[in-house]
Amino acid sequence: MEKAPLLDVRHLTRDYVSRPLLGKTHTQRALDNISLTIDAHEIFGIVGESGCGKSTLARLVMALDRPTSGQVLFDGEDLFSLKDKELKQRRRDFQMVFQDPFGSLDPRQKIGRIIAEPLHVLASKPDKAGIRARVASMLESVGLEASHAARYPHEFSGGQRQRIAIARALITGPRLVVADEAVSALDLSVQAQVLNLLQDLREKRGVTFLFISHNLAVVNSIADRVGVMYRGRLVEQGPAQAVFKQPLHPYTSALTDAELSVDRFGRQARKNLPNRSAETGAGCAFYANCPIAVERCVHERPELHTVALGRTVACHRLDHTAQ
Ligand SMILES: Nc1ncnc2c1ncn2[C@@H]1O[C@H](COP(=O)(O)OP(=O)(O)OP(=O)(O)O)[C@@H](O)[C@H]1O
Repeated sequence: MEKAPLLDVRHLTRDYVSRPLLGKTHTQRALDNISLTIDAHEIFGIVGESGCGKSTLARLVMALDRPTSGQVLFDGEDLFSLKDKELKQRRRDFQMVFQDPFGSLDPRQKIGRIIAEPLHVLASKPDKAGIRARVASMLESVGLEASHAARYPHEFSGGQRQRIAIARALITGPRLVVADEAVSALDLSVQAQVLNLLQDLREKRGVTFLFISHNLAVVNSIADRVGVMYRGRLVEQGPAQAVFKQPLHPYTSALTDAELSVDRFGRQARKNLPNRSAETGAGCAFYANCPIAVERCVHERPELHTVALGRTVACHRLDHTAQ
C-alpha cells in the first residue's frame, strides 16, 4: 500500500477582502485552488515572484490563518477541523522559520528563553531543568554553543541568528518545518552554511521541509521537488533539478530565463519577466504574457496534469491528452 503523505494540501483558496471607506469591496484571490503533497523527509520548494501567494500558503499550512475553502491535512488530520486545544497540541509537530533573523528574535530576551519559548507555550507546568538541557543540546545541534543561551540576539551575526531561529523551530521536535525565505537575508557564504544545516537536520532528525524562496538557485540546491506559483496558482510541479533544467510551463521558462537584479533596498527581483496584467478569472493566469497562448487559454482554466513521471504542468498547450 502506498504511504500517505505527511502534508496534503487540497484545493486551498484564500481570498482577502478589503472594504475601503468609499468605493466597492475588493477581493484579492491570493491562493487559487492549490493542491500539493509532501512526503515525510522530503524537502519541497516553492518558487514564484513577490506577491504570488507563497507566504499566504505558508501561513495556511501552519494553520496561522484559515482558508476561504480547501483543506490542509497533516498526517491525515484536517488542521482546520481541530478544536483550539487539539490544534495547540498538534503545533509541536509543525514549526516555522521566517526570513528576518533580526526582526523575528525579541531583542530583550536571552537566547535560551527565545529557543525555549515554544516549549513554554505547550506545557502547562514546564520542567525548567529539562528545558535548559534541551536548549543546550539544540544550540549544539545547530552549530552554536550551549553557553550562548545566556546571551542576547544583538551579540550574534545574521547567520547565527538564523541558526537560533532554526533551533527555536526545532525545539518541540517538529516533523515539518516551513521555511519562508529563511536564507534570503543572509550573505551567500552564510546562506550555504544554513542550507547545509537544514539538509543535515533532514538527514539526522528526519525533518520534512516546505522551503519557500524567490531564489531559484537556492531552491535548486536544496529541494527534492519544487512547485512553481504564479498569481496564486500552482502552474508546474516536479523534481527540482528537472524543472529548472527543462522547464515546461511558459511561466517557469520565463522565470528561469529572467535575470536576477537587486534594487536599491537590497531586494532581489527578476528583470525581463513579462508583466502584462489581465483579468484571469476564467482562463490561464499567464495567458496575457504567454508566447504560446491560444484562444482557449483566455477562456478555459488549465488544470495540472501529468506530462512525465512525477511532473505536472497546468498548460493547455502541453495537454496532449485533451487536444
Ligand atoms: N492581509 C492581507 N490583506 C490583503 N491582501 C493581502 C494580505 N496578505 C497578502 N495579500 C495579497 O495577497 C497576494 C499574495 O501575497 P503573499 O504575501 O502571500 O505573496 P508572496 O509570494 O509571499 O510575496 P512576497 O514574496 O513579496 O512576500 C498579494 O497580492 C498580496 O498583496
